[in-house]
Amino acid sequence: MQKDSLPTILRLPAVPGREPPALALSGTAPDDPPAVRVRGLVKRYGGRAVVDGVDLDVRRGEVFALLGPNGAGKTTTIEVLEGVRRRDGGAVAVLGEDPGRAGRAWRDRVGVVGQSTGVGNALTVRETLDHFARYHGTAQDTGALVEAVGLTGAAGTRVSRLSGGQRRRLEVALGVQGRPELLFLDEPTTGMDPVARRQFWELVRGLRAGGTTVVLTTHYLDEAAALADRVGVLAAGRLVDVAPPDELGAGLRRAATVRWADSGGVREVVTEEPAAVLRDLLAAHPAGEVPGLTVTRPGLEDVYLSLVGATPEEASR
Ligand SMILES: Nc1ncnc2c1ncn2[C@@H]1O[C@H](COP(=O)(O)OP(=O)(O)OP(=O)(O)O)[C@@H](O)[C@H]1O
Repeated sequence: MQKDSLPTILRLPAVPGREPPALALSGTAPDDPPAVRVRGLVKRYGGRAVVDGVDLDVRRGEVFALLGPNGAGKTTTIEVLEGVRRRDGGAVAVLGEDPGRAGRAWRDRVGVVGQSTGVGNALTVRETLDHFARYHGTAQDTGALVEAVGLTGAAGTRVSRLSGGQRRRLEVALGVQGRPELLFLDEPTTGMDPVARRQFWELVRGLRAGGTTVVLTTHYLDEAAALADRVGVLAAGRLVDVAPPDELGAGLRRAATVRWADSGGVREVVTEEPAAVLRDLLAAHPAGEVPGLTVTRPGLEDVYLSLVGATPEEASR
């Protein structure tokens, strides 16, 4: 895929009669209604709440990533927002409408890339896009779309012959075909190789720069850090934190770990005031050298694991 070709999707002509989507965050007035507003969302299966009172706002023009372990409720939440799953409680507004009741016009404003969209195998990439174009009032031109997702070389290839990563690109193309104001991506890069993932990130950045709001779920912390303006962490159906990636778990990040070695082995102190610990250590080592001294603060992965209540050993299982 040509990286240079990715922003093409942003330059597609505006649709007559439809306002272009809000121009990214900088052009969004602070009091604009959010793209997504969720209050007290509850979803139960067999009496068990798998989404348990979630409150969430997604601002217009932002990329919002939902992180969380398997079974945390990410897909359930996103499917309620997409209008394909009923909720048992709470209020939800997506682009100002209740997705459980919204009609065709609303659906046209929303793009969905699910975990598996079941694209048929018999048609080529181009034929598939042409086929689905009929379902949109104002579909993007197939050629431009194919180029934008980096499938130009595979436009004439049957879907059955695409690699997993190429198929995912086609699914993304189908998700943005109707020029959505809001795009939902459920684990979009699962199965992509590292190069394809990074190319996909460029595509999402391009969409964001063009004003599309993106809500995605992912298991990759680096993906959330690279793409998201804000991250929400779900654990056991509850939203345990929402913040920009580098501010997630602010309270947890304040604590630094000071380690050093002495005759008894490796010592460790977790403190919010590492400078004071260092002063004491230096005072105890008049020669100025504290053996094995390190000062570390938790990174995104440490913070995430603390938020979801997992130990690193559990997480690596
Ligand atoms: N149709 C269903 N019937 C019963 N339980 C379900 C159904 N769909 C989901 N669940 C349960 O709801 C919980 C949340 O599932 P969900 O798919 O939303 O999690 P997730 O965070 O997206 O997980 P993953 O990262 O594995 O995709 C899980 O315990 C799952 O087993």
